Amino acid sequence: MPTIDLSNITDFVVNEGHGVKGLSEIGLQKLPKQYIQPIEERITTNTVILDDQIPIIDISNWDIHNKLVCEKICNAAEKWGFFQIINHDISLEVLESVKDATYRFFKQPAVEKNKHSKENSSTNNVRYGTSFTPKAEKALEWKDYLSLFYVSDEEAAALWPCALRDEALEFMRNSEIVMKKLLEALMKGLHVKEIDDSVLMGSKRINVNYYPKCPNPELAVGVGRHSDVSTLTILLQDNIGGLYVKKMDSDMWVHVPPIHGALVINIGDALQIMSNGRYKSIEHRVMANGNNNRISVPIFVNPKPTDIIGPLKEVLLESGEEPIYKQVLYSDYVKHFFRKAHDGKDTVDFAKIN
Ligand SMILES: COc1cc(/C=C/C(=O)SCCNC(=O)CCNC(=O)[C@H](O)C(C)(C)COP(=O)(O)OP(=O)(O)OC[C@H]2O[C@@H](n3cnc4c(N)ncnc43)[C@H](O)[C@@H]2OP(=O)(O)O)ccc1O
Ligand SMILES: O=C(O)CCC(=O)C(=O)O
Ligand SMILES: [Fe+2]
Repeated sequence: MPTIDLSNITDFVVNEGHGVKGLSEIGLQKLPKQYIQPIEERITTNTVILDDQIPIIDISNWDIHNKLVCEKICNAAEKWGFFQIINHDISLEVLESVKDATYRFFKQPAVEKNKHSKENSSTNNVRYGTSFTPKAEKALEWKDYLSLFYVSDEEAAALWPCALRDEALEFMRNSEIVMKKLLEALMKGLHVKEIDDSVLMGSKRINVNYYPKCPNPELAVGVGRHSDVSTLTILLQDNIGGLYVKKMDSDMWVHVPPIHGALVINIGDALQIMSNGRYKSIEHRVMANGNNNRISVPIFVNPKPTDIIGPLKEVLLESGEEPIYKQVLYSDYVKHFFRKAHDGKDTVDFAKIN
């Protein structure tokens, strides 16, 4: 076990690449002050609704002509921005393998993982880090991550860490079919008949998140409240729990209970913008856990960085609405997201017509 100078926790966690996993494994009894969240950002039981939850949609044997399933998906996207899918055809073996590979990556020594930090990585497409954007945050988040931007199988073979490369690619390949079907249903709900797949899913990013056991979970957050900047996100979580979703038009949160074999789907800002606000990109956050380590694996399906996104013309024609969002270059939108801390301000306001 390394001995660390507690006066320089940020250096140990962020710069030396030990992450919060390294901190947790030292056996700290008390949460360092850098991780203490302001009261309004902590997750407390009095803001949690216990008798409600996001829809669970069975998509077994489903195709685009199955009106009922399409309606359930579109309704969930409008009312919750979040749902879980079960019986989706991605095998348990693929899901278990990517979880095992996530543990394998994070188990490596800090020097190995830190080869992929922003400072050391030879590419922007592979990034190991901790918290969200440590330089901009007032309080750090209790989470380490590896983020992999997909360009091609060849690039992944050359650049992605071998501890999890094959399993991450396999999970991405399998989820592609599910994503296509979900987007097809969502476009049908908007009366959009023809749309180039690449506008909706031209780029993909897979993250693996590690939330170690935390000494004072009530004072910390795993991930602060945010909405994703993707078109859609497909998230695999383990059996620990801790993901909370904001209930629409309220200040209350609902827990997303882990369901063995299920995947959590959420609408991201890009689809909220393209649907002119009909589908909702909802705030969510992750609670730190005092007893267990937790992992999750989101795949963010996005437009291409070079795409200009805005409300789709079919949506405006069909509804007769005025656009509430302007046309934005997707990479400008994403850079705005990554440069600010999770501060509770809607990222999507960046694209709003004033
Ligand atoms: C990490 O914890 C997270 C992550 C999330 C993620 C939620 C999502 O919805 S991710 C989906 C993101 N969309 C894409 O990946 C779309 C395509 N990609 C791009 O458009 C570009 O790759 C880019 C992200 C805009 C980066 O473009 P580039 O021109 O190379 O610009 P940079 O200068 O490298 O980056 C700008 C700025 O962002 C920071 N940053 C970039 N990538 C990441 C990353 N993967 N993780 C963290 N931060 C990143 C980068 O450091 C720059 O900041 P500076 O301060 O250094 O200027 C949700 C919740 C989480 O907790
Ligand atoms: O870990 C989770 O359950 C959610 C993570 C998340 O929201 C994200 O990475 O964008
Ligand atoms: Fe998220």
